[in-house]
Amino acid sequence: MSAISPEYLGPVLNLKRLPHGAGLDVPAYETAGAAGMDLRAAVGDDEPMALAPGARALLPTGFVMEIPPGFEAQIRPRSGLAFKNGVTCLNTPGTIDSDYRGEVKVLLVNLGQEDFVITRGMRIAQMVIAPVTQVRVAEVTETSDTARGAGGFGSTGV
Ligand SMILES: O=c1ccn([C@H]2C[C@H](O)[C@@H](COP(=O)(O)OP(=O)(O)OP(=O)(O)O)O2)c(=O)[nH]1
Ligand SMILES: [Mg+2]
Repeated sequence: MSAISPEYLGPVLNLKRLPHGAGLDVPAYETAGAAGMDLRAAVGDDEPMALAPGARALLPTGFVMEIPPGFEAQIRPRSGLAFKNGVTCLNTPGTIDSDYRGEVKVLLVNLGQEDFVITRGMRIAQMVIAPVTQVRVAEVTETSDTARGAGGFGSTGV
């Protein structure tokens, strides 16, 4: 259940439920200050998925969304699953473009030692909506000097 007040006037995320998402809770902020909304697995009721050690799987969430222009969604692991089971998002943070109209999917990988069983409605990842900036690319022949210059990868010491 969402902890955000119904009077909240921020951006709106339109969600369209797909048939196999029937009955699942919509993604929701679990606490008032949560950054991410938990995403649930829309696997079949009688078809839990066993993710073997080292295996990866693309999990359905059962919904399509309309991200407001100027925003993206980032699909991120849940720390608890990572810590307890070694299960994380392989492509973290997964990027959902604002013009994407396919089903939101979660790419999980099992880095643990045991099978991980995913059941319908299990909260498998979280989704953060974040502003993005698109830039205009201008090709140039010189870039400005800075104190750092080309130093990187530990150039400032430990
Ligand atoms: O965890 C994820 C990552 C991506 N997507 C969807 C939404 C996103 O808009 C689209 C494309 O993702 P991305 O750009 O990361 O993948 P790509 O390999 O570059 O595919 P494309 O050529 O379709 O952009 O796939 C998901 O559902 N879940
Ligand atoms: Mg892409």
